[in-house]
Amino acid sequence: MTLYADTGKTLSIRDLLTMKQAGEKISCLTAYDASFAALLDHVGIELLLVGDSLGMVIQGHGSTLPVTIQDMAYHTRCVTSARRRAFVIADMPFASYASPQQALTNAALLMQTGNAQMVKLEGAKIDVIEFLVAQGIPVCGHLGLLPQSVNRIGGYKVQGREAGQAQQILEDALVVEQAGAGLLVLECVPAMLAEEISRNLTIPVIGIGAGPACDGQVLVLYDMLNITAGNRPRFSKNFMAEADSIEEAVRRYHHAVKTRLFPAPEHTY
Ligand SMILES: Nc1nc(=O)c2c([nH]1)NC[C@@H]1CN(c3ccc(C(=O)N[C@@H](CCC(=O)O)C(=O)O)cc3)CN21
Ligand SMILES: CC(C)C(=O)C(=O)O
Ligand SMILES: [Mg+2]
Repeated sequence: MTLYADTGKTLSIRDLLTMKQAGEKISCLTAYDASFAALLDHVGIELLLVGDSLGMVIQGHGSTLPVTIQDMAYHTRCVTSARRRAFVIADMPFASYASPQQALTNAALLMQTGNAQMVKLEGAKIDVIEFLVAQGIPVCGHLGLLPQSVNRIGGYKVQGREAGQAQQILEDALVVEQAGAGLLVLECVPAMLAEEISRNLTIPVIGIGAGPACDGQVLVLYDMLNITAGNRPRFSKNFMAEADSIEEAVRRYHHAVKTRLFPAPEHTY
């Protein structure tokens, strides 16, 4: 019997930084409930992201915008109740971090009700990141394709193909790190840009559709289990294709990330 159930075995941000420095790839998947969280944790996935993609794959919306802070706190609680070792990050949903004070109120919900270890927010919101970090809240940045800005962008498209935009994303990555972020997710950018950013940052960079040079990889769980049929982005892979069970598919993903077999050129921009 341990008095403090949370202490001791859970990975920390320090452990993830050590993995980057050692050149060991970090594997991450989204998780939204206790059963999958337990399975992913058991297989050895280091990072569980309670993504606002749940608005699409759990709630059936066409975007992540309808997801509320209550939804995020609820699913984060479900995930943290079951994990033992994995580090848990929760997405700040759309319009929940417009000011530093609003961000603090909402991040506190994800940490106190959801028991998240870190919160993730989209864009180079430097004042918000600095404020949260100053309050003791670990922050994960998210650059490249920002799904919460889909209405401004006009679709889910690769970002940073043009030199000027690539330079902007690199500069944003540097200031996000400078503001105190402990991790960075890079979504849907050319592999060469992601490589340059991963090389120039001290903090681990987790890629999705960002090529093989990132320090880690993340996919939407339901895409790699092939239960988002027809809607799976090109950068994702169906790991059920050669597996006889969900656990085997997750094991194949974890192994493929660790051995740099995933992402392959066909998953890369
Ligand atoms: N199921 C699911 N998987 C995801 O990866 C995901 C979500 N939902 N919801 C939130 C965002 C939206 N994402 C998406 C969705 C579609 C594409 C997509 O279809 N991209 C095109 C590229 C188009 C281009 O070349 O510019 C592709 O063919 O992959 C990319 C990212 C990633 N995230
Ligand atoms: C795709 C990842 C990076 C995400 O933000 C989500 O699942 O919401
Ligand atoms: Mg998200």
